[in-house]
Amino acid sequence: MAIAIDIQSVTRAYGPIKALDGIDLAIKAGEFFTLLGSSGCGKSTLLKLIGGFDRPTKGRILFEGRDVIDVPANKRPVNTVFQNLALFPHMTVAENIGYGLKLRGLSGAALKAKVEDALDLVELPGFGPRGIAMMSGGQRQRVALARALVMEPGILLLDEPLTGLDERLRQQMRDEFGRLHRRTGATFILVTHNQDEALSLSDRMAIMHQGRIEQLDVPAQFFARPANSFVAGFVGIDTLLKPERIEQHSDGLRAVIGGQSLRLRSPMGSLGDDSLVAIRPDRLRISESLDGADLVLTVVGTTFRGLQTDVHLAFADGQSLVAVVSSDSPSATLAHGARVPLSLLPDAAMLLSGLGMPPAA
Ligand SMILES: Nc1ncnc2c1ncn2[C@@H]1O[C@H](COP(=O)(O)OP(=O)(O)OP(=O)(O)O)[C@@H](O)[C@H]1O
Repeated sequence: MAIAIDIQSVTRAYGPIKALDGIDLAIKAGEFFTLLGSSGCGKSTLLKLIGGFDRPTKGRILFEGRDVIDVPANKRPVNTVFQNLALFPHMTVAENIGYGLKLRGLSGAALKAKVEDALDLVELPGFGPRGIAMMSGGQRQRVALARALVMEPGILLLDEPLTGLDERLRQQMRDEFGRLHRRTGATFILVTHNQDEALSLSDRMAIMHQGRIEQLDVPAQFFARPANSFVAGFVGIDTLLKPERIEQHSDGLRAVIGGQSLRLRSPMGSLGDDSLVAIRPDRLRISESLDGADLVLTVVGTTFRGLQTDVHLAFADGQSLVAVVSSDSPSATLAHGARVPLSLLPDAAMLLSGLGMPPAA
């Protein structure tokens, strides 16, 4: 796939604060790309630079090989759907959607046809004459989307477009983004702090932290090969244990935690003294007997979560992990203090460099 947007060594500083700190990123034409990160990580700043609403302090931004730093926002092949929508409240739905096309000189039947196509695309046929004030929150989101799509941009920027919607609408709109992406073939760049949104929609995504990209990958790789403890925590692998020591055995690395030894998947890159052992909850099994168990831990609590129950299990040193079991299994009602044998599926435990944990969402 051709590279649509090439971001080279981009830094954006506000005085001493580096909102972006040496970002290198190539976004492919036609892909659904997501910038994921918690508040203040720099994702909106990066989107603004791509849209042409701001300039980098250092570095270059190329669109299809052409430097666009001096190209103003309205001359870029980009449309943006902002979090705060910025619809004109005194105009009808159709006037809002047709506004940009009118500025381009379109009028009459041609304008009307384009607006109607856009309304069909976001599944609001016939809503053109309605006032914006008469539309629900989710319908307004779709109008904002239609207004951007009607311009047929090669690149669509979506800045937290689902914030403020209830769960049902979020899911509906999320499906809509996926469908529109397939139908339009445009490059979509989504900014979000919601990992479900990112995972379900993205061809590739970048997790950002303090102005840097911690990992850039296809979604599945963030679970299979998280780059560090920050990334692991961000995608929900939130059991991170501090090992007493790491030992090299003939069959690979092992970590010693609370006096027990765990087999580790070989780590990526170099690791320091701050390395942590991440445990994937989906790769733990509570086993039938103590014979042949990889670990024996003590139940310190259970949390009912509907179809599944979290069983909290502690090591002798007080560190704990979570095993997820079906709520109708006997393990879901294990008594506090029970000794539980666990088996670890391959790659259940991995050694990661310790960047700490992300703040709670
Ligand atoms: N105009 C500005 N002046 C000074 N600092 C700024 C400005 N804009 C952003 N920053 C700082 O740059 C950093 C990144 O901000 P940015 O808005 O890109 O974060 P974000 O990841 O989009 O966060 P959020 O999800 O809260 O919008 C923050 O520390 C922020 O305080």
